[in-house]
Amino acid sequence: MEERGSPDGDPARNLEQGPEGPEKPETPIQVVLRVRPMSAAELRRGEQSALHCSGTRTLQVSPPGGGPDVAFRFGAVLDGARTQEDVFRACGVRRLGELALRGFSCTVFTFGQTGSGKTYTLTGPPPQGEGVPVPPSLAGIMQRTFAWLLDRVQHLGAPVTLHASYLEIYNEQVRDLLSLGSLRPLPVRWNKTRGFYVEQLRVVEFGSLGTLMELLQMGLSRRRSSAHTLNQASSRSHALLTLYISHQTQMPPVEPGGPPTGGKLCFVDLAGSEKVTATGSHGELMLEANSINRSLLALGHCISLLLDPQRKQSHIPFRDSKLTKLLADSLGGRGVTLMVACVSPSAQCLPETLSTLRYASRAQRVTTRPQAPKSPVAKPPRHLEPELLQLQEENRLLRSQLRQMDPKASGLSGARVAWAQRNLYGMLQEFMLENERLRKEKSQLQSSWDLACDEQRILAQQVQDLERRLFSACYLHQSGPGPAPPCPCVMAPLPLCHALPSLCSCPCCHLCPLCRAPLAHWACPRRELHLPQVFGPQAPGDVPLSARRPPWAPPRSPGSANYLRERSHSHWTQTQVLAEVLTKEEVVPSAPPMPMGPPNTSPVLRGGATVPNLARRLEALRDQIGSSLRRGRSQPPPSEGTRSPSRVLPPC
Ligand SMILES: Nc1ncnc2c1ncn2[C@@H]1O[C@H](COP(=O)(O)OP(=O)(O)OP(=O)(O)O)[C@@H](O)[C@H]1O
Repeated sequence: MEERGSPDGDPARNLEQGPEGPEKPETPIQVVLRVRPMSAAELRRGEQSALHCSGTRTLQVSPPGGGPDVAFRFGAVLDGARTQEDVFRACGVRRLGELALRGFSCTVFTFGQTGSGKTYTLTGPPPQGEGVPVPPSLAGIMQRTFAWLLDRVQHLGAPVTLHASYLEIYNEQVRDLLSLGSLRPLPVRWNKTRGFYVEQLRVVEFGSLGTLMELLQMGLSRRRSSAHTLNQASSRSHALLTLYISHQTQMPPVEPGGPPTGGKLCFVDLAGSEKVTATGSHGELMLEANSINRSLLALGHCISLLLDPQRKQSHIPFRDSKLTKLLADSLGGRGVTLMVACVSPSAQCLPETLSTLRYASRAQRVTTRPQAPKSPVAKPPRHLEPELLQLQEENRLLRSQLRQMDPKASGLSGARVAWAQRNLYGMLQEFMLENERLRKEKSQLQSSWDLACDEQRILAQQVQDLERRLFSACYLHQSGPGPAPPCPCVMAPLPLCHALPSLCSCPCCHLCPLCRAPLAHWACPRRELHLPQVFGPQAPGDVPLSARRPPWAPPRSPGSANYLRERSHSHWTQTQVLAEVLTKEEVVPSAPPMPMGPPNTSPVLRGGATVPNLARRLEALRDQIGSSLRRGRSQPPPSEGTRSPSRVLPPC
C-alpha cells in the first residue's frame, strides 16, 4: 500500500508545542480530514464508497476499477460517523483559541470539492425552514468556538475586548457581510505593519455570545449561495469571519479606524472547487465557478511554492488573487493555521477527492513561524526616545553612584563614607556656583551678540541707501533732457530707518517702516520750520531750534545725563558722519521734482556737488563702516575726542 502525506501527530498537541517551543520555531499547517457520510442522493443513485479510514490518522483510497490502495496520513482523519462535537475536539480549536488569547494570529479554513461538507463542518447545516432552529448538536466549529471563547473570557479575570468582522470574496470582489448598507466592493491594501488588509471593513465590538451569533447569522444570510446539481445550498463565495481579541493593556489600533491589535481567530469557509460539467452550471453559476476555481488554483500554486524552502525565501505570488492576499499570513507568515479538508466518500467524486487529498498533503508540509506581539506595552512617541535614553543613562549613573556610596557594596568604613559625602556635597555646591556664573556670562554674551546684529543690520541699510543715492545721482548726471527718471525708491525699494534720512518725497520715504516716525522734515531745505514737529510741540529745554541736536545726533559725553549707554559707538559715529555730510554739503536727499534743465546742472546736488564727490564720500563712508565694525568687534569704543581724523569724511 502506498502512503502519502507527512502527518505529525495530534494537531492540538502539535500546536501546543509548535509555536512556542524554542526548539521548534517553525510549525506546519495542521490538516484534519473529514469524510462526510453518503448523502441521500448518492445512496439513491447506488454509489459506492471509495474511502476507508484505517486508524485515526490514515485514510485509505480504493480505486473502484481495482488497482493498489493509496493511503494518506493527516493529523486526524474523521469518518462519516463522527459527530460535530468529535470534529471540534479533534481539530484542537480550543487550543487555537488559547493561542489567539495570547496574541497569536490563528486561522481555521475548510477546503474541498463542492458539496463535500465544508460549510456544514464550520457552521452546521442550514435551517430547515423559517424559524426552525438548528439543533445545538449540529452546531459547527464556529458556534462551538464562540461559546467556548465567551466562557473563557468571562473566567479570564482580565478585561478583554472582542471584535468581529465578516467578509466574502465573490467573483474576485471583497464585500463586507456586516456592512450597514449594500454589499459594495472594498479594496484590499497592503502596508508594512498590517500586511494585506481590507480597507473600510466594518469591525463590530461584541460582548455576548448572543450578539456574536446574530453577527454570524447576518453574514450567513447575506453570503452568496445558489443551488446546483451537487448541492442545493452551494456557497458561491469564500467567507472569512475574524474575531479580534485584545487585552486592555495592549496597544491601540496601528491606524485610526484599523482593527484592534492583539490575537486573531479567523474562520475561512472556502467555496468548493467544481467541475462545471458535473455541477451543470451555466451563465452566472459558471462565471462564479470559474472565479472560484481560479482563486483556488492560485491558492494551490502558493502552497506548492511554499513547500520549496528556497522559493519560500523569495517570491510567493500571493497577489494573484484576493483570497491568497488575505490568507498570505496564515499560509506563509506568522500565523497558526489549521486546515479541515472535506471529502465525499462516493466513488463518483474520486477524481475531485484525490485532488483534495493531494492538496491537503502538500498543505501540511507548509510551515509558518508563529509569532505573538512582543510586548503589550505601547512604544513611546519617537520624539521622546532621546529623552528616555538620557533618563535611562542618568538612572544608571545615579545607581552606580549610590552603589559606591553604599558602605556594604563599596567596602568603605562609615567615616570614609561621611567624608566622601561631605566632599560630594562641596563639589556639588561648587558646580552650582560655576553653573550660575556661566549662565550669567552666557546671557551677557547673548545680549552683546544681539546688539552687534542690530548694529550690523543698520549699517547694511545705510550702505545700501547710499549706493542707491549714488545710482540716482549717476542717472541724473548722465541723462539728458527728456522724461523724468523714476524715483530710485521705486526702482529699488529698500527699507529705511529714520536713523538715515529719506531720499525723496515719494510716499515710501515718508515713514520709517520700523518705528513709523515721519522722515522728511529734517531733509527739507526749510527744515528749521519743521523741527518742532520732529521734537514735538514742547521742545526740550526751550533751546532755539537751530541749536537743538537733531534726532540722529550721538549722545553727549559719557558724563552727561543724556548719555545713552545702550547705543553703540559705531552706530552714533556713523549717524553723525551722515548728518554732517548731508547738512554741510546741503545735499537735498529728496529727489523730486525731477529736473528738466540742462544735463550738466543737477538741481539735486547743490553747491557744485558732483557724482565723483558723492562716490568719494561713499568710499570714505564704507571705510568708516568697516573700521567701525572692526572696532565694534575687537576694541572698546573710543571717545569722540580720540577718533582718528583719517576716519572722518573728507569735505566735498
Ligand atoms: N457530516 C455531515 N453529516 C451530515 N450531512 C452533511 C455532512 N456534511 C455535509 N452534509 C450535507 O451535505 C450537503 C453539502 O454540504 P455543504 O453545503 O456543507 O458543502 P460545501 O462543501 O460547503 O459545498 P459548497 O462548496 O458547494 O458550498 C448539505 O446538505 C449538508 O447538510
